[in-house]
Amino acid sequence: MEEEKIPCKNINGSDSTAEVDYLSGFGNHFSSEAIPGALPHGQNSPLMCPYGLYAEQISGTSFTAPRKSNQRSWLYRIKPSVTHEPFKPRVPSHEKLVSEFNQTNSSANPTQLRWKPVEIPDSPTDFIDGLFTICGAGSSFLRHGYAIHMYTANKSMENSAFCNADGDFLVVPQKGRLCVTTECGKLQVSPGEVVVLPQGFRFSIDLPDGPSRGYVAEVFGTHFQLPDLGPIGANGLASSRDFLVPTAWFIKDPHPGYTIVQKFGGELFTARQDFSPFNVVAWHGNYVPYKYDLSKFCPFNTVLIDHGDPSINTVLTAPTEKPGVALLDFVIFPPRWLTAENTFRPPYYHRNCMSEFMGLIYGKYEVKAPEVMPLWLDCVGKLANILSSFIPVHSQILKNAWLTSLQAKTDGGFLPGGASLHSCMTPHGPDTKTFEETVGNGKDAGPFRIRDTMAFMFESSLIPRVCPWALESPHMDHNYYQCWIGLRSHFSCEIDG
Ligand SMILES: O=C(O)Cc1cc(O)ccc1O
Ligand SMILES: [Fe+2]
Repeated sequence: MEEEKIPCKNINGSDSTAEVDYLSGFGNHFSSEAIPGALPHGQNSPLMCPYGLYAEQISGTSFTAPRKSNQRSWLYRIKPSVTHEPFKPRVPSHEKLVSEFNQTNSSANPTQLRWKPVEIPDSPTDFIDGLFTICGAGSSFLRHGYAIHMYTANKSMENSAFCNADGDFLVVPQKGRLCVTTECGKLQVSPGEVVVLPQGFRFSIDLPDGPSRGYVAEVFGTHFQLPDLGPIGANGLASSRDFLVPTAWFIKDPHPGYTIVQKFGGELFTARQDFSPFNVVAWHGNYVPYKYDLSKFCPFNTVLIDHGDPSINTVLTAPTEKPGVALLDFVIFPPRWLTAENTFRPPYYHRNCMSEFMGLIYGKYEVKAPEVMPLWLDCVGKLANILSSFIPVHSQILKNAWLTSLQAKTDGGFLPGGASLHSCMTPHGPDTKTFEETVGNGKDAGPFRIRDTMAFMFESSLIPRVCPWALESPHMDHNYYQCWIGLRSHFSCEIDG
């Protein structure tokens, strides 16, 4: 197995760095020991575990799931997870998390929706407080569905771990690294990488870079897998060996007061315990957190004519029981060559029975030309910055409100940290500028390399309902439809009619 070493900030919040080791592979049966000999041999649950550890199983599929899809791991820990006080509803409650989408908490909306990037708050906000649901479908209780969330945070989680009983999180950081401590060990995840935190694993997120933002897809009742490659053959797209899994890492000492925050049915509950949940000395199994660097993706593309469907860029898929119909696909639009001849190269105009939520990690997305901030708005921003240093009282709030309202009047395009939603059968495609520039003088552009960009799509067969705070958000781009309004008819025909 390959190993990679990178520094990761200490979970206790100190500035010390520790080396992080990884195991590699997708869907492997891994094993890892922080102390040699801590894993029992020949059995999972001996009468006495090495070093007096407790054996604990975490099951990610029903016990009786077919062997090829069965997922479970055995954790050998200093104290078992059960050693905690009763769960209580968290105070304050979190009003913006949804796991069962219905008319009381979300609404149907067929309009093309787009959001500008949400600002990262100034007030102390950790990953849990900064998480909010945008849209989703189905129910975590019924084990079928998904939720799409975003987060904005500026502070590491302190003396607390998150545990999501509802589903698996696929976290896509857009700004700021995440140092994720899990029961299996640590993962450092930078923008451009993604991390999967499966249902039930306890984890805590440190923000070594401070202000952070990103996207989260949560799937209920299934797990992500690699897509089949079909006629592509045995190699290509995301390769198993590029998925990295943590190695065992533990905290030995008791803790004066640790809190487990459990997301259960979209509600948060807390339980106190006198030890860190990161007390797993050794583990083995195939139910594990993992990360993947999107720059390792090996894209395939058309080499003669026409624009292939974006499914060719699927990194991970969470399947439904219907063959080829995803609960949620994670698709990327990475740097790559475009070579097709006599072809309209950007994504075609289309309507899709699947629903498409898109985000942008960096760069610009190929069908949406970014609008340059007008000079006058840029000047107003600079002036506001100067003024705010003279008028301290509420100046920051005033400045933000002023700039937000000014920006809301401007179409900022599809920006890094922003998002769009094109639901089932809602038409969409390249904006007017992209169309005009592409068709231009009718000549082929020649081989062209798309550089410095990473957009992605969460695509689902289930139609999302949208949460009210997302619809009412000041970041909602009410002028989005305008990007297509300028598309004019180029129809020319000699026949009268
Ligand atoms: O709508 C989008 O931008 C995503 C998308 C990209 C593409 O290349 C083809 C179809 C599609 O839905
Ligand atoms: Fe699309």
